[in-house]
Amino acid sequence: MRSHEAGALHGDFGHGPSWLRPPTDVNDLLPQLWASTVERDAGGVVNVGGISVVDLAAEFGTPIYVVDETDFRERLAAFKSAFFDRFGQGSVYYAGKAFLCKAVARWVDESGVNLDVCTGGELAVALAVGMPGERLAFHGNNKSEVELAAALDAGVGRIVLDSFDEIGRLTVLARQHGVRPKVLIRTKVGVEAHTHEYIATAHEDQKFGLSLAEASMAADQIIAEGVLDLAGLHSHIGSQIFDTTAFEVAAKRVLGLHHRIAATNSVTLPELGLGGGFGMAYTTQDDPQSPERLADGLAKIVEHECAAYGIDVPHISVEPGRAICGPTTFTLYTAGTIKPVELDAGQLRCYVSVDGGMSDNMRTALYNASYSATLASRVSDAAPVLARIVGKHCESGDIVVRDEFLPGDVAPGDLLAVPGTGAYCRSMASNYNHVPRPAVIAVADGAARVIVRGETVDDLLRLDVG
Ligand SMILES: Cc1ncc(COP(=O)(O)O)c(C=O)c1O
Ligand SMILES: N[C@@H](CCCC[NH3+])C(=O)O
Repeated sequence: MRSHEAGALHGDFGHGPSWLRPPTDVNDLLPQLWASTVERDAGGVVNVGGISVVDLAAEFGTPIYVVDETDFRERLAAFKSAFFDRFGQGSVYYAGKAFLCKAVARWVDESGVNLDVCTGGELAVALAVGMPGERLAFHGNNKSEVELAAALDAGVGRIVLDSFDEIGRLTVLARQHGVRPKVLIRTKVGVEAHTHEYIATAHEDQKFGLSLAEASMAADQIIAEGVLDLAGLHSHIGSQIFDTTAFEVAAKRVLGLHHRIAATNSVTLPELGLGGGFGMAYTTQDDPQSPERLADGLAKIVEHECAAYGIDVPHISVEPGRAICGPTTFTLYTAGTIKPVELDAGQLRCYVSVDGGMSDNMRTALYNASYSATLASRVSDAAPVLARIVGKHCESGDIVVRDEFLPGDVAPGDLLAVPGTGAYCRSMASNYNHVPRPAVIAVADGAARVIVRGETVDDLLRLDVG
């Protein structure tokens, strides 16, 4: 076993997945993995929105989530223009589950994009910034009566029904409130999207939505009762999807039902929700489509299917989460313990421990997700070593970045940045091991501000009422 000698790692750090090649320049920031204002300054320090990560770490500490506000607003605008052009006003709902706080809700509101919420908590964030209820869609497989009543009080524009139980609950509440809310029925179209099992949502054996046969009965029931205003069907097939064929099959199936409902009830449903799930780039292996290409692709699919059924194209809406917020953010960590570990073949893996971990990014442990990383506080011409970035939790699966090449002189105190952490990292963060959840810092035009305060151990102790 060779040791970590004199500040530089030596030995054979050659292992890694077959796609991961030692970079020609380990200091390069590949533009497809970073938010638009991220660059290295003349001194080699990573900057975002004109502020260096060294200054951010000095002011706010680490770990922190750093959001490039300019990039976030640009992505909202790009989805809006691509989809509003093809599908009309209001056709994009930002999926708040990916990351939502008041600042983000304001950016969404100001952009003109609508918002998809899936709990009373997310609904409360939207209402707290004055987002009009009409511009909200409310999802969820187990919305409580309290949540449904709050949605009715707020005049939520679309309630997406997920079960017969919920149809019953909402029907009673709508009568009590004297309102006729617009609803969509979430279908599971039996498509196996090429994604991780836990983030695929349209196969039969999972909790979301109604099968096409059930959705058909549900539609007949809602139309016959007339208490709820059935605006359309909805399908969401999963997350981190790159392959449009899955959307094609889903659209074909759900439009088949849309057509049948029109034929049997003489009611043409005006809308169709196609969900979100558009993939983003976590590593060089991911090649996401631009919003324009996505919008074009979906438009062609829907127009083709509608023509085949001889029906008008309904008003299409989509709910991108990850593709908007994911690339906007990196997590900034400080490196601590550095440990070369000998592997079976005599090769070495350099374990770099950081001051966060699976509590601020559980996606690697939960989905075997891949991330990349860079040494952010300086550049280095030391030979690259294959590194694994791990957290500080008492768990060997506490891995943030499974495989990445870092300069061989990576050392305690260095700042490391992990891009692509804007989606489902802060929103799924935990307090495992009583680790406080990090702050979220928004940076734009040379100014940085806290948009979600970081927790402290005192916050956690205050919850613990003994
Ligand atoms: C109904 C619904 N809409 C939208 C999304 C957003 O997905 P993504 O963040 O992958 O775009 C999800 C999450 O998978 C979802 O369940
Ligand atoms: N949380 C998941 C995706 C689920 C999205 C919501 N249905 C992720 O991190 O990828």
